[in-house]
Amino acid sequence: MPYVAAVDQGTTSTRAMIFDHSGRVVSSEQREHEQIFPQAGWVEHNAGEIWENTRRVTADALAKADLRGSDIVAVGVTNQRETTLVWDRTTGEPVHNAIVWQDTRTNKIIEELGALGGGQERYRAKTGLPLATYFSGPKIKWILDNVDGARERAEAGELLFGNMDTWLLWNMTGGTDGGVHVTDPTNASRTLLMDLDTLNWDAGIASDMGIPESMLPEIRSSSEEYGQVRERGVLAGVPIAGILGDQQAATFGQACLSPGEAKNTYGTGNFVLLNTGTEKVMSENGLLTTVCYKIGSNETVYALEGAIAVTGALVQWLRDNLGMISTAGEIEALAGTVEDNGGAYFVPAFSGLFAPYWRSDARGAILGLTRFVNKGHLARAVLEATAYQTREVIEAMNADSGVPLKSLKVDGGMVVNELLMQFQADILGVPVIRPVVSETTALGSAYAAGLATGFWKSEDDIRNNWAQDHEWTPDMAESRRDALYRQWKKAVTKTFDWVE
Ligand SMILES: Nc1ncnc2c1ncn2[C@@H]1O[C@H](COP(=O)(O)OP(=O)(O)O)[C@@H](O)[C@H]1O
Ligand SMILES: O=P(O)(O)OC[C@H](O)CO
Repeated sequence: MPYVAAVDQGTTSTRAMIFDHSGRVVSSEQREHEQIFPQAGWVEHNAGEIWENTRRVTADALAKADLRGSDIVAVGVTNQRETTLVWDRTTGEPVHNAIVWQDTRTNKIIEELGALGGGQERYRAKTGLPLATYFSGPKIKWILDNVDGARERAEAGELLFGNMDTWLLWNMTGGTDGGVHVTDPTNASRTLLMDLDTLNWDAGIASDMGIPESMLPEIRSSSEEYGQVRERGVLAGVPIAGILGDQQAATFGQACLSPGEAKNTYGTGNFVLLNTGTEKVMSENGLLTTVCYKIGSNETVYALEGAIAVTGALVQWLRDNLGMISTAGEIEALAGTVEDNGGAYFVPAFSGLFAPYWRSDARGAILGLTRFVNKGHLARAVLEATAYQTREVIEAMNADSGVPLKSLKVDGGMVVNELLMQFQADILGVPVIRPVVSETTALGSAYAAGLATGFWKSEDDIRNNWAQDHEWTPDMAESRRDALYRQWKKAVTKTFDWVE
């Protein structure tokens, strides 16, 4: 029986998954990679380690299901977006570690770009994004400005830029021996360098950032054959036929294929995406306008996105930096030892605040502490922070679209946490729905690859494969919901204006 494989290169780990025609997971393997924090506010990944992990999980996932490359008809790639790598096209060596989306080192570059003609408004209008440290373009500029000789080498055409999709595809298709240098519009729409209407690189912006266009990958669609796996590995000869940024992939995998449908993925951060169809809605409430997907030569589908930098990462912080829990899963039992947050609120503005605030001057804070507050309350405050931040971006989405969301489809690593899911439904006041396959990110990129190669015939196959696992319905008095949320909003304002 034929299958489709997906590589999901996430912020904390890399997964390989194999799906059958019904969208069921046949095999899955995962490896974490090192999170490198060279100084406060900086986050890096070793791109060589990520490529090595990709090869290993792919081989392991096949072996686990006793499959061979010849059983796989197509591969899809999905990735943490914005994370920026520059490498030498002749040696294949990165000139610097990958700079991760959460990294805030480009603060000064952002201010300088904002002071040029057009300022913030120019970027919003062209790219759908605010000028913020989150996105790739300024990270490329930082590398060219700070790595010895990088700018000269880039101008001589020796260096290539890519997000993790591009890096993996280049390596999978042969690397220095004919690797293809491509990306898709969902990833390109997160660079601050792509024109959202034409889906081409914007020459004026690239020039203002001092980025030679020869470094930039070709922008193809999200679903087409880009090349074949050339590596002498397990998937040699298999076409690579799907690329989607991970949040857009989850939207696709959740079958949010019609305007008005939305999903929320709970991983390192949270990302709510609302499909707005072929209409590009510009947010007036702090959301991003982004490409949702472009399937082959079909019209481009756009989305509104509420990107939240820190949700699951706060659970990791409690585990790794404070040692209060030894696994992420333990937080649920600890939070369950108390009835409520005991008055404590944790605003995890570790990378400033993303949507809907875009405040790079904010930093994290725990508020409302008294001698009453114990570990259980803090664990609860950590989980509640995810739910409050989600409500903030959904309120912004409701205001932008004019149509209140009636229910929320969820996925990602945190949605196994039942206490969080119930609290999310309570604080939103709408049902929260988890699908059977919660690995929707990998599934979405598998769908993109399988559609391009005829394994799946149409988007109806995707709709038909989606199935509900569990629904949480709101069970909290409105007065309590409002009181908790009001206090949260007050806590958020206390984190502003911290960085001098
Ligand atoms: N039971 C749990 N309760 C709360 N958070 C969890 C739980 N299990 C995992 N997490 C969090 O989920 C995140 C991992 O989710 P995942 O979707 O794999 O992330 P990513 O794609 O960003 O690498 C981690 O930040 C982890 O702290
Ligand atoms: O790897 P994730 O799931 O944390 O997703 C990261 C996002 O793509 C960042 O924009």
